[in-house]
Amino acid sequence: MTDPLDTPLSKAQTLIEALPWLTEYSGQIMVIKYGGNAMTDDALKRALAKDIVFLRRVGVKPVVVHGGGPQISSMLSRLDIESEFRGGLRVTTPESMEIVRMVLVGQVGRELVNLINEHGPFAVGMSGEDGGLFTARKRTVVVEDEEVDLGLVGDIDSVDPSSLLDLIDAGRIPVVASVAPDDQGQVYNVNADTAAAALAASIGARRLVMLTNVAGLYGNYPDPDSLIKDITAEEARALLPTLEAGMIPKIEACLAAVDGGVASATINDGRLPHALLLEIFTDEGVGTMVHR
Ligand SMILES: Nc1ncnc2c1ncn2[C@@H]1O[C@H](COP(=O)(O)OP(=O)(O)O)[C@@H](O)[C@H]1O
Ligand SMILES: CC(=O)N[C@@H](CCC(=O)OP(=O)(O)O)C(=O)O
Repeated sequence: MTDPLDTPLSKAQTLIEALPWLTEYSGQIMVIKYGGNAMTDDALKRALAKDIVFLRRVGVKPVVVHGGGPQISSMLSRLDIESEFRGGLRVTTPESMEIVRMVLVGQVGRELVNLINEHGPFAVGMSGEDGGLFTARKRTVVVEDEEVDLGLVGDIDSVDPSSLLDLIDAGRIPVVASVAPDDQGQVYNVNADTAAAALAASIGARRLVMLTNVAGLYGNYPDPDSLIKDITAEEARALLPTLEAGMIPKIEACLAAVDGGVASATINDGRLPHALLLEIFTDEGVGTMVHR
């Protein structure tokens, strides 16, 4: 039997549904945060690379900020170094900082650059160290009312996007790793959600899309019926104290982006092939949208 969604007419309808969004987003910067948990297999990574090149080809200006938490943990464990997280952030010693930088910049970033560049010479990898993109300052977290020292974990102190904007103006797709130096040259491990939000706000991005390994934000995690499709910044702020682990930096980042002028930040399931295109170019979207 023919799939009712696979007729020439339904294909045309899908394309036509994208028309208002193509018009709205043409010429706009979009920051796509690609979480390490969503990099589950090669086919998915290739599908995402295609989506990003699709955006670029229809006149959107994509910027990729990638994570790589599970990839860092796996390299640390190969080296017999344990991973410890507090408040969703990795406790980072000088020794593990070397591994964080090596894996994010030298492994995960390189792989994404190469996958995008199978479609043309678009992607250029950079870290917060390149062109003075980010400066960092030491960050602590409060866990159960106590301030916890996380070692070399940083927050973004300032963003100088000039080198990244030069790349965009030249038609390139920056692929950014979230390590950043302080003003003394000490390099810090910055959560990739945090870096993506700071960057999105500083370059006036229209949207921030966070690709992760859940369908979105659950009001009552992991109850599948509690998926939230749409939430205001105020409502999300109220939910923050009830959230756990990785969702804390993610919602904080959505709020930082929206407070910083980005019209909306979404959390999407990066395990769903082409989640990025479905989020951007369909009326319904597919994840959780945080907006003003
Ligand atoms: N309320 C919630 N809704 C959705 N996910 C949640 C929630 N609370 C905690 N989580 C966890 O947050 C994880 C996503 O964060 P994280 O693992 O840091 O992803 P990434 O590597 O993509 O940044 C989910 O896999 C889920 O286990
Ligand atoms: C401070 C801190 O936790 N940094 C993260 C940086 C990578 C990251 O954020 O990766 P995901 O997006 O895949 O989680 C880490 O070391 O795991």
